[in-house]
Amino acid sequence: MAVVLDPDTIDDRSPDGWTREGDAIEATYEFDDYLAGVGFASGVAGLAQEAYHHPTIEIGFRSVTVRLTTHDAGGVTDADLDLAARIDSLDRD
Ligand SMILES: C[C@H](O)[C@H](O)[C@H]1CNC2=NC(N)=NC(=O)C2=N1
Repeated sequence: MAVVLDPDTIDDRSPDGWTREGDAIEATYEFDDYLAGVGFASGVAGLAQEAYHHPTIEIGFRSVTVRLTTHDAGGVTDADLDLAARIDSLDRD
């Protein structure tokens, strides 16, 4: 079973722009237009399926919010932090 990390570890290891929200970490990315956000969300989904670790993805008019938690463990684990780093490295242009 994955280990739920303590708040300080989560805060230290979360990529810039990601914040702890309850039992999850979350980031919102801004885009110039809706379809750019949809394309980014699609990239997130691809990384998620590759990792077999799945975030909640909210697609807005010109923003995408990604929320990660490990359901099986009931909190934020290494899997969330690892995937957040990969998501943050996606090209957003
Ligand atoms: C059986 C279990 O649901 C799977 O191993 C994966 C699927 N994707 C997942 N995604 C997330 N966010 N948390 C999980 O615990 C998780 N478990």
